[in-house]
Amino acid sequence: MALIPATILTGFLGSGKTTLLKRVLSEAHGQKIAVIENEFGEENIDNDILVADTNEQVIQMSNGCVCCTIREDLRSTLSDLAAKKRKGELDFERVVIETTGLADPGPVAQTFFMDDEIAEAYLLDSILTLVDAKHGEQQLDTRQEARRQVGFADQIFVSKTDLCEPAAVDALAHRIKHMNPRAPQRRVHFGEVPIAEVFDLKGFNLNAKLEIDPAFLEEGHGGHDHHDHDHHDHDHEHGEHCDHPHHHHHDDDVKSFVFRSDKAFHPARLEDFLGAIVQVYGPKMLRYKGVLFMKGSDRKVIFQGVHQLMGSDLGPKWAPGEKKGSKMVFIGIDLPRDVLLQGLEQCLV
Ligand SMILES: Nc1nc2c(ncn2[C@@H]2O[C@H](COP(=O)(O)OP(=O)(O)OP(=O)(O)O)[C@@H](O)[C@H]2O)c(=O)[nH]1
Repeated sequence: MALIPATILTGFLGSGKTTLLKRVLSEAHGQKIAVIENEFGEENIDNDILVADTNEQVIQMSNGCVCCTIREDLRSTLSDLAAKKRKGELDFERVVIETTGLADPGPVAQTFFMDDEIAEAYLLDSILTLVDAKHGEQQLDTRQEARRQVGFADQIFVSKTDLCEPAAVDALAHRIKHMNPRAPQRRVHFGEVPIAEVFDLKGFNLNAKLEIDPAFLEEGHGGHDHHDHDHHDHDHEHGEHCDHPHHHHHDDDVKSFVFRSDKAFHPARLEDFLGAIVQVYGPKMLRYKGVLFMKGSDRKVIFQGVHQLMGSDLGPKWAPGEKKGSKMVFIGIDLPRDVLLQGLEQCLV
C-alpha cells in the first residue's frame, strides 16, 4: 500500500495555522484530507472555525500538546487512521496535523520515524511553519518554541504582513533566513497560498533535522516530558533548569482557562469590557478565542485575538435544537483569571 503523506503545520499561537488550513481545505477540491487538530487548553474552538464538509475527517486531540503530554495519543491516532484506511472504513489521501502554537515540532516529526508501524504507513512530507509578521520578532525573542518551529520548518509562511511596515517584514524575513537558510519563505495573506506550496513538498530531510537536534532520533526523546499545560507551579518538576532541548518547559508560565455560559452576551457591554481588558493585559494575552452566543443574532460569532489585536466574524447559524451558549479560551502569562471570568459574567444579558 502506498505511504500516506503527512504534513505537520506549526507556528506560534495565533500565527494563522487554522486560517491557512481552512483555506487549503476549501481549495483542495477532490482531495480527501484527514486533519488532526491539537489544541492547547481544554476547549477545541478550531472545530467550529474549520469547515467540516464530507471530504475531511477532523480528529480532535484536546487537553494536552502532541509534542509532549499526548504524544502517545498522536501515535495511536495515526495508527487507527491508517488501519481504517486499509480496511476501507475511512477514505482519505493525506493527513495534516495542526499542532498547538506551543508545540515543539521535533517530537511530533519523530513519531514518524520512531515507531515501525507509523513509519511503514506514513511518509512525512513536510513541516510547515507560520510566522506572524506582527508579533513574530517578539515571539522569537522570548519563546524557544517559536525558534524551534522556525528551525524545523521545510517551508515558512509569513502571515499578517498587511499589519506591518514593509521594512519590518523584511527585517523579520532576514532574521528567519538566518535561522533557517534552507526553508523557502512566502508571505501569505489570510492563508491564501497555492496548494502546490503546501502539499507534496517532499521537504522533510532527515539530515537537516539531525543537524538541529543531534538527539532527534534517540529513543525516548521528548516522550518522558509528562507536563501538563494547565498545571501550575511545576517549574521544578524535573529538578533542573538547563536549556537542554529535551526539557522544553513551554508551559512553565503559560496558562489557559475557559469561560462558558448558556446566557447570551450583551454585544456593547462585551465589546467595552474586552476593549478595556486588552488595553491592560494585551501584552500578556498570547491567544484568546471563542464561539459566542450574542443577543439579537441568530448566528454564532467567532471571536479571536492575539495580544491587543482582536476581531470577530459571523459564523454559521445556530442549528435548530442546538443548545446556544458561549465558550471562550484564554491563553496567556499570569492572566488575572478571576477578573476576566467575573468581568465576562457582567457582560451577559
Ligand atoms: N491581518 C491578518 N490577520 C490574519 C492573517 N492570517 C490570519 N489572521 C488572523 O489571525 C488570527 C489568528 O489566526 P488563526 O488561523 O486562528 O491562528 P492559529 O495559528 O490557528 O491560532 P492557534 O491555533 O490558536 O495557535 C485570526 O483572527 C485570523 O483571522 C493575515 O494574513 N492578516
